[in-house]
Amino acid sequence: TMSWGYKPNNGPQKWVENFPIADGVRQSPIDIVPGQASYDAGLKPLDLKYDPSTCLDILNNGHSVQVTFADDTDSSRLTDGPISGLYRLKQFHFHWGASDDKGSEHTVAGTKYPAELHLVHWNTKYASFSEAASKPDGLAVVGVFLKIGGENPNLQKLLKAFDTIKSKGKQTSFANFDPSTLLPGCLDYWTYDGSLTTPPLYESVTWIVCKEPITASSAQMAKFRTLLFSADGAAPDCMVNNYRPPQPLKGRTVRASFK
Ligand SMILES: CCOC(=O)CCc1ccc(S(N)(=O)=O)cc1
Ligand SMILES: [Zn+2]
Repeated sequence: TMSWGYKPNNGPQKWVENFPIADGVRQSPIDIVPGQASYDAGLKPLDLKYDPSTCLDILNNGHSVQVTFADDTDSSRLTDGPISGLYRLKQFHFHWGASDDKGSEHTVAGTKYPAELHLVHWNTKYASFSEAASKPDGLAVVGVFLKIGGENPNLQKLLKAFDTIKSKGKQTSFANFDPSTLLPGCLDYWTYDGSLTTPPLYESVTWIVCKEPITASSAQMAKFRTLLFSADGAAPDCMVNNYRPPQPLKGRTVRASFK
């Protein structure tokens, strides 16, 4: 049997067949409507501290490009913001389109960005990422939109590794990368209770979506599109449009950390 993907025969409209929570009450992504978000003065600023020496490798997992971190200590972590306690960074990855007019998972008043970065953190009240991944307060994912602009030199370090991980299952060592170089200058955010945006779609994510995008050049976006969903030797299948569309809000409130 074919595993899940982003094509008409295995994509987001079909996921509910094997993952019924796809029709759940707190699914992600969503369309964020700024005028309907509630400013919450009690929300703290995000406190993100990352240690570049925890960066391990970069991987094509057949769905996205992912950079994985050592999470056996608290040295790369998220605290404050909308969360309680301390969440460790496990990995970051991206979602993007076949063209610059689409690719993000969250949208802002219907606007799609060309890509979206997800920094995935797990709650250290649990013993591991895997244990946390299915708990209602298990994960916190920081989302950062990419918009087309000048070349982003920090993104360039990642893109240089893409030629060696073109196909599914390829990975290579990737050291001393500081993910905070991919954060926008302003860390104003929207937050809401949601889910993983890919199977298993667990409703375990406190979403923290930054209002300010970072930039990537159109050429840098084109580099993402040279990656393949397919494994070495299989018919080449371009890794593009690896995004789930917005899901029903189902009564949830989106809070804003800013006025
Ligand atoms: C333990 C099994 O669960 C996993 O491996 C989930 C991996 C996973 C992590 C993050 C996301 S996202 N796009 O919502 O940031 C999706 C899937
Ligand atoms: Zn993601």
